[in-house]
Amino acid sequence: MLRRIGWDDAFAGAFRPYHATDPRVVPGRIARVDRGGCELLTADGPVRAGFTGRPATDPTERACTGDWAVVGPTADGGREIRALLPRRSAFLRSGSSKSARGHVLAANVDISLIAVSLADELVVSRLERFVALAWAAGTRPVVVLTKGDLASDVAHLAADAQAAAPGAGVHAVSALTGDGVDRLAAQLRGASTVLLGLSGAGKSTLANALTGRESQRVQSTRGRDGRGRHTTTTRDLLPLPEGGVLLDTPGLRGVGLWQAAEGVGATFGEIEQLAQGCRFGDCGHRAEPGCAVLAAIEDGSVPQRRLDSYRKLLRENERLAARADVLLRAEQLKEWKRRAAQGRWESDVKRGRAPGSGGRGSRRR
Ligand SMILES: Nc1nc2c(ncn2[C@@H]2O[C@H](COP(=O)(O)OP(=O)(O)OP(=O)(O)O)[C@@H](O)[C@H]2O)c(=O)[nH]1
Ligand SMILES: [Zn+2]
Repeated sequence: MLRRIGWDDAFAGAFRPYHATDPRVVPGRIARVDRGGCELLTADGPVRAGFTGRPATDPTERACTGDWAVVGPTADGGREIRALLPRRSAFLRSGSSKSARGHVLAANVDISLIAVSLADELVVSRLERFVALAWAAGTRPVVVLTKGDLASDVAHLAADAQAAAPGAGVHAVSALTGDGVDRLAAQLRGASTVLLGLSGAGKSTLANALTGRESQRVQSTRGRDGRGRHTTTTRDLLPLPEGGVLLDTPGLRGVGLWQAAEGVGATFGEIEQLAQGCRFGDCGHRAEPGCAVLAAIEDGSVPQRRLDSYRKLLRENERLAARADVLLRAEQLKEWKRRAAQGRWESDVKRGRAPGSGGRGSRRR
């Protein structure tokens, strides 16, 4: 059962020490996180478990859909999350104004399925962004061209998509007629897959075709409050009929390029390869003498458009990184102020001056 939802020897190895310490713990895969707890799939089916202790200050260390967790019993007959097993891959969202560090949107993903509608014009630069993001998250991109029934020259469009996504599989499907769905399903068998793509690209329709609607409704046992069984939808982690899971967390759909820097290299492999041959190590491929990239564009072996989107993606990443930097500094400053205040309070306590410490002076804080 666990293997069908992504469990393997490596996770089993990471889990062993926890089991050796307390044989009552079991592994579970997080299907959804909410306030105070989460739903997990375990060998015994879906369960609910609570978080104990304070949430990690670093949001990337907090539980998210796709995580493997160590689940143990509580004294009052409920269940609690004891630990998370180390992640294999993770999608991070760029920090909000509250926090500079990224929240994790999905963990332990093998394949990023990038949905592109054949009913709309192919925007190559956008596809490249998704591909870069997929690589950067530690996943393998697979492009799925949806709504095949609405396009006439599918082969041509598939070739364009393939050119924009070297190293990625490209599949055309129609959820309406069912064309290509089985072939795609075979590619995803046993893997943990996320669906990426613009709104309206056909992700939900495809998810239904791949999972069968039935699998979206599962029974969950309430452990903590003991209110018995209730029906819930594990919308975020959908088991596939032939093994493997589809992760479909809401935030993932509009995911940004937080961590795409590494992915740029993988997406634009041919440009980075050529750049090795440039005369200058820090060549910007603009007008430098001995630039191998410009030479390749001159002789037509690399389209100018590829270099343009490469530069654009790099610029965008720099902007994101700079913004993250500013936020991080602001957060560090806040933390430093908090500690300074704490230190002041503690020394006041020692001198018997802090409020509530029995001293006379009360200090405004
Ligand atoms: N003709 C045709 N229409 C499709 C196909 N797949 C999806 N559609 C239609 O495309 C529209 C958008 O599909 P969704 O599955 O909702 O798209 P989505 O990517 O999940 O969109 P969001 O939920 O906004 O992220 C719907 O009206 C679907 O009926 C297909 O294979 N063929
Ligand atoms: Zn160059």
